[in-house]
Amino acid sequence: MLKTVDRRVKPGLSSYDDDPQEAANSLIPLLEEAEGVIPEELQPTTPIRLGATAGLRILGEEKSEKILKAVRDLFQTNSSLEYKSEWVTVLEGYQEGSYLWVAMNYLLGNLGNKYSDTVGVVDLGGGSVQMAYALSKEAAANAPNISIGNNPYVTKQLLNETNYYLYAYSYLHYGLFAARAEILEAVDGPYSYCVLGGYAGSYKYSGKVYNASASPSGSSYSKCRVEAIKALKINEICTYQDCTFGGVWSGGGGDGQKNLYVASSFYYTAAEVGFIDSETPNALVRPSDFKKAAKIACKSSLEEANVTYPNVTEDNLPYICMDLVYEYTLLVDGFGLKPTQEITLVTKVEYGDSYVNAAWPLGSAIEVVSSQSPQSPALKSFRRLWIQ
Ligand SMILES: Nc1nc2c(ncn2[C@@H]2O[C@H](COP(=O)(O)OP(=O)(O)OP(=O)(O)O)[C@@H](O)[C@H]2O)c(=O)[nH]1
Ligand SMILES: [Ca+2]
Repeated sequence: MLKTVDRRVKPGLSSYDDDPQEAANSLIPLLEEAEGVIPEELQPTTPIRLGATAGLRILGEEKSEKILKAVRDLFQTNSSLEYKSEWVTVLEGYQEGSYLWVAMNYLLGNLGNKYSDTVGVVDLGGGSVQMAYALSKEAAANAPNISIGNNPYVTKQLLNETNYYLYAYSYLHYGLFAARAEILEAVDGPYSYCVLGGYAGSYKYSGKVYNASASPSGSSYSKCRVEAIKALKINEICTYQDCTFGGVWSGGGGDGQKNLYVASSFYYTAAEVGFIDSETPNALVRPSDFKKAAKIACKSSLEEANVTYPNVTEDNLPYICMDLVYEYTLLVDGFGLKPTQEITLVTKVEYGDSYVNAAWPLGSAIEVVSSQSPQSPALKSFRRLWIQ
């Protein structure tokens, strides 16, 4: 049984942008927890890897490299696990999307099925949003080679003795928190119709401060939709047969995308606003549910929202209209889903007698374990440590 330790510490590495040592030290509880579940004798042959994602990509090369160097030093000096410097990296966006696809289909028992019997994934992070799904061999043969940012659109993966042609793309700056900055930055004029009435603050993201004053008449669903569509650059020129947004190739859709599992912030917002039960680890919804919830939220003042949404944290509350409108716009105008298409919001998947976090590190662990030689002790223990 592949055992992974899945724990989180907040805030993420990118929050320590001016203090690399603090960033590395923030991982110590994770390191200790992981070493606590791996038998002593297996620790020298159990690889430890760190994958940074959009938060560090947005921070830029210089600051992120300083943080990664501090993490490498920590792993080298304070850990008894197998360490290589190249295992501490900023993941490529397409890797982050592909790893979640592998993790989700592994947990659902789909690896080995034909491509049309796998699920597609959407992962709304803080800094980026990823989409990944399997293509037919023919569709893959006609894929554009390289995407904007020099990542491949399609990679070939051999999983459970089955070849998959995996479309994966990561939209940097379109994770939930980064998108708020995009929307606020794209606003003409002194306020945003996406911010709840009564809020006159500012929004901080990745070291920058944005004016987040609400309009005197408060937020408006229809006007916020206009702002979100503008921020998504929906009408960017498309040089392919079919694009999602920002001129990105859509992958062409198909049977590998018909069943979509939608993770991270999509789930958190729906659970905290209450249109899904936060006790259930996954729920069948439609994009139109985000629209319905957005219309209610965008009619609220900050004061009213404080009462209506007890599970939304204070720092997220002024943006609850914005987040719901953005999530609906991303699904329908961005990814081209029908408002009535059923999708599965997911945070965990039942696997054996437990629930496992549906997150990309498991996909990367599967890649490492399947690349190990059959004799490797780490493979025998199947114990993996992954810190995201
Ligand atoms: N509302 C809410 N947000 C959460 C929760 N857990 C994590 N988040 C936030 O949701 C965002 C997306 O989650 P993750 O994908 O884990 O975040 P991340 O990996 O730092 O984001 P990227 O680097 O863009 O991938 C993060 O910015 C988290 O701060 C939660 O329980 N509720
Ligand atoms: Ca993430």
